[in-house]
Amino acid sequence: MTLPQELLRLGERPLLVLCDYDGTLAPIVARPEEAWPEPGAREALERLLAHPRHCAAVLTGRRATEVHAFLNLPDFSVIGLHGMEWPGEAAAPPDTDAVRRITAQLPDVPGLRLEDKGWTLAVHYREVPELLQAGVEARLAEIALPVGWELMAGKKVREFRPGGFGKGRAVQRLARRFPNHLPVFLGDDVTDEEAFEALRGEDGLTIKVGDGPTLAEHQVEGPGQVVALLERWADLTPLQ
Ligand SMILES: O=P(O)(O)OC[C@H]1O[C@H](O[C@H]2O[C@H](CO)[C@@H](O)[C@H](O)[C@H]2O)[C@H](O)[C@@H](O)[C@@H]1O
Repeated sequence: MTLPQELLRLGERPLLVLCDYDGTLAPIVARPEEAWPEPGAREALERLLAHPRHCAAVLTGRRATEVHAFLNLPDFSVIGLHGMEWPGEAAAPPDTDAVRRITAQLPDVPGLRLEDKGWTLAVHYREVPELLQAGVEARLAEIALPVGWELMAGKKVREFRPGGFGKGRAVQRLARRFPNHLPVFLGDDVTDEEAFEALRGEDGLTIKVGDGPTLAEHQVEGPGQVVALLERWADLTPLQ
């Protein structure tokens, strides 16, 4: 896939570059703790961070501390837990009772991995035998949710989280905080579709990473092409 030319020529307004982490800045790997950034991603983000006009942030389903550990850019803004966790803001206390009630209903299947993030619970089934995966998806969909909670689908993962958050709301909040910037969101997964939809209403630019159906206007191949775009944008001097 060649890079869409119009994405290389953004030059009018300063950019607000918002990136998802897994699948966008880092290739998808079997073990979440081994999701190191794509070569060049850290350096490109560092250049955007130092840029006099552009702004950038990572918007992830992970805890922000995990992404910081991968990127080692302490001053970079990371919004974690699908928009529940904001830099400099105390998150509401986690509902540990809800997480406990969901955990108690999980099926006992070999290879199922729990990622308890405190505020949300991700259940990974990438390492469950292939033949059992559809059954696991169905069992997870049957779990009785605590009031106000929702189930989100992702790449070989189902995540239980409180409602009222999400990347759509998060990109909207950021776009409105930087009204003179062109908001750009890059993401690869189902949860990123909320952000693509929200940015349509904010006159933003949306880029899906990888193939598959999407609400995004543009598509790129994978994290390697994301790095190429970030490098290019870090070189731009906006006209406005
Ligand atoms: O919003 P993101 O930054 O993309 O985070 C979404 C989830 O990413 C992680 O899981 C995914 O990536 C793993 C590593 O490549 C992969 O093993 C897993 O199958 C994927 O679903 C992370 O573990 C989750 O907590 C995030 O919500």
